[in-house]
Amino acid sequence: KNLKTQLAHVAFDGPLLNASGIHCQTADELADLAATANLGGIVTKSATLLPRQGNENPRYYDLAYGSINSMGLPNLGYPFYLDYVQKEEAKPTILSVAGLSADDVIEVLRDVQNSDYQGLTELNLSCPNVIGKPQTAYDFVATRKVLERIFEFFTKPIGVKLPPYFDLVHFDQIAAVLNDFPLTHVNTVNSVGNGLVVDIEKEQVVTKAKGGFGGLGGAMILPTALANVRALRQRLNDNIAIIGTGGVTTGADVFAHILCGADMVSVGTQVIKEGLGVYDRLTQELQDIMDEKGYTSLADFRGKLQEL
Ligand SMILES: O=C(O)c1[nH]c(=O)[nH]c(=O)c1I
Repeated sequence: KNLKTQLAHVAFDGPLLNASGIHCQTADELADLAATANLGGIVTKSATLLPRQGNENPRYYDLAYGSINSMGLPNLGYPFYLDYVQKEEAKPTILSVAGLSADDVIEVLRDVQNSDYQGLTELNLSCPNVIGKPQTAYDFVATRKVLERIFEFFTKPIGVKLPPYFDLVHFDQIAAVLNDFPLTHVNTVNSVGNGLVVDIEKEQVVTKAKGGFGGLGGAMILPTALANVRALRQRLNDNIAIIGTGGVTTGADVFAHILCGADMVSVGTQVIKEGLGVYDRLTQELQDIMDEKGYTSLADFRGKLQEL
């Protein structure tokens, strides 16, 4: 079965990635990913100019139907990840970058541009959990401005991580911005921002920062994730690839993301629930579905969701 896929100049043996933030913050976690079968590539935790502790605990809470997180962008600082991705040989990598300001982002990306790194980069425009900071990609003017500044000097392959949108006009507006830039890919969706989980036993919220408001992931966000993959595939230039992220718990969900147009698929919450063995299960389930339907490659069904 041919599960190979391509993102810009980078060939992946399979379509599955870890969602940025999941098991990808430390050297040990990244080494685990490098050794994980059926994981096509590695995405780093979003890296900032300076190291960050992140928000106070509790900052992650598991639910039957998904998860809520308010991590607060904890990371070792971009030099660690930029060094790591230049040394990683086992699997292709995507260096995720975030910033507390556009200036911070520019400073980090200048170093990436001037480094020997030849892999993929992804600008996270959608972290919902940094206290006092907006999800940049909900501001279409600010998004255009930061991309204009980046492409004045950045010539390496770069994509963006988007928050979920919930209005067809917003899909039109973000696509109109992104189509003006030579992006390699869009990664959609980040967590559904600022949800709230309530423990009625204790009559309390379940995460500490921001009064318990946090990003939602897992099974409950699958329909939102599929809608964003589909809507952006319908609107983005063909040369902008799509990484579908959000709500994947089965091979059928991977199939659905690809049917909606995803070139690759990330798995987040389910890795925390099930461990890195989840990639074996999802790959087997996807191959079984492809067998049943007589498909021999992902291109056989990618983007071919039918309307009624
Ligand atoms: O709280 C986080 O660290 C975080 N959490 C998310 O759910 N998405 C993000 O992009 C980030 I940077």
